[in-house]
Amino acid sequence: MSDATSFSASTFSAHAWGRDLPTYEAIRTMPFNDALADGTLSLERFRHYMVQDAHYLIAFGRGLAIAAAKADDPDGLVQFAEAAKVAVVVERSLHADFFETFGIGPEEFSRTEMSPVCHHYSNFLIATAYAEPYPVVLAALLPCFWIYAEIGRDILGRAARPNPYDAWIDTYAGEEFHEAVRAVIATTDRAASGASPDVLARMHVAYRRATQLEWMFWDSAWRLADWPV
Ligand SMILES: Cc1ncc(CO)c(N)n1
Repeated sequence: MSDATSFSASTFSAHAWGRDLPTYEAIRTMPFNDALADGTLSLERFRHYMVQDAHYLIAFGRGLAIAAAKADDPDGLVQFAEAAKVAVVVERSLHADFFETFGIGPEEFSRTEMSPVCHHYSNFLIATAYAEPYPVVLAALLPCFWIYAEIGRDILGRAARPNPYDAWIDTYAGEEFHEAVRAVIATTDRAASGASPDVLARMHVAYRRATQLEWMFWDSAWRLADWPV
């Protein structure tokens, strides 16, 4: 684990990370991430991933904006409003930089709908954000940050360089992203520390579901998944 995961053992984040370690390990060793690290990931698979991620980031941004609106203090409001903005900035940089580099035109993007998994994950985040109390919303959003920070650093540590996917690796392994992730972990732990046992249990369910959907998102790109009918 990298420094994004330095927490004290009694926190929500420590429990959640420990409980879902097998799923994290499954993500870390997925063929998609192995191939990304050694630079052999096919362009077709990375393109599928990027187009779906552009769709996803808008939904993630909306979920974050709802978290901002539900924040129980002004610091949380600023933290998640800023994170919502960054999600859209990253989505735009996919279009301006990655789509250019990897040859995806605006027509191709506009005719590619969300895949089943992207649709499920996006709707899970937005539904949870609208329906659940603030601590549960944060628990649903946390894996999106934390898993990417860990996977980014893990891939950086074993990546063949130069690598066609260096810009992606550097975004998620970079200190700027990790600083934001540590702050989200801290806010989630603070929200959990005041939560009732029922809300705490729902936090774990939401965290687990998002972690599973992270695995499914990469798997979907690996399989070039589309709607069956
Ligand atoms: C699917 C997914 N989860 C998390 C992130 C990082 O925020 C991302 N870009 N895409």
